[in-house]
Amino acid sequence: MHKTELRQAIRNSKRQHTAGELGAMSIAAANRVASHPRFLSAKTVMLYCSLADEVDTALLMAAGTGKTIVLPRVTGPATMELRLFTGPQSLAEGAFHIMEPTGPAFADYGKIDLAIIPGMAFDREGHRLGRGRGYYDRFLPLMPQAYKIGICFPFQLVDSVPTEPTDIAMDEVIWK
Ligand SMILES: Nc1nc2c(c(=O)[nH]1)N(C=O)[C@@H](CNc1ccc(C(=O)N[C@@H](CCC(=O)O)C(=O)O)cc1)CN2
Ligand SMILES: Nc1ncnc2c1ncn2[C@@H]1O[C@H](COP(=O)(O)OP(=O)(O)OP(=O)(O)O)[C@@H](O)[C@H]1O
Repeated sequence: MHKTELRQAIRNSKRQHTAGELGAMSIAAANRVASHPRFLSAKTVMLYCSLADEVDTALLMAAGTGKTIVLPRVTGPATMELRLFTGPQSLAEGAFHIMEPTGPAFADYGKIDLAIIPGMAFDREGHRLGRGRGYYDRFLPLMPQAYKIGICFPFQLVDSVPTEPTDIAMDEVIWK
């Protein structure tokens, strides 16, 4: 299946689940991450602020108290930056209606131990299908040392994600 068709198929599967079901699946996946040795040992974690159709990261932000948590902020049609997460009151709605950090900029990419990454679909080899703008594909090469965990709902784990040379693979995918 090509990228566009796969994105559409995933959107259709999402619609077959209630918000309550997605919430329960989010809690399962987030708990798995929160108890992961890489999360427990990480000092600096890149998270994302979830949209309604993504695995909810609120639990991870809470579990990350005591760690340095950084979040992406869209700065242009293909560019992002990172800012420190300094608490829920430091978030403001940004591009694509995503809640984004207003805290201090963070450019110490080499310090990021773990990156938790959303996607439309993943396969077991760690290939990722994003929302189709290449934000993460351009950004992740800045932090080659970071352990990359893709996180998704069970129906977003597919047999095979079509790949391009610029796609950055995950080290691990957590889907339940
Ligand atoms: N929570 C979250 N934050 C993120 C991402 C993400 O996928 N999820 N991104 C990962 O890249 C970056 C933002 N990229 C995004 C790209 C497209 C859409 C989006 O809503 N696209 C619509 C199509 C609307 C349009 O084309 O204007 C869609 O998918 O339905 C959202 C975020 C950075 N922050
Ligand atoms: N490192 C890169 N440099 C330049 N262009 C890139 C790079 N990575 C991806 N692109 C381009 O960006 C566009 C979107 O790529 P792709 O479909 O892989 O995005 P995605 O991973 O689904 O999106 P996102 O990361 O925003 O969730 C494609 O045209 C791709 O060729």
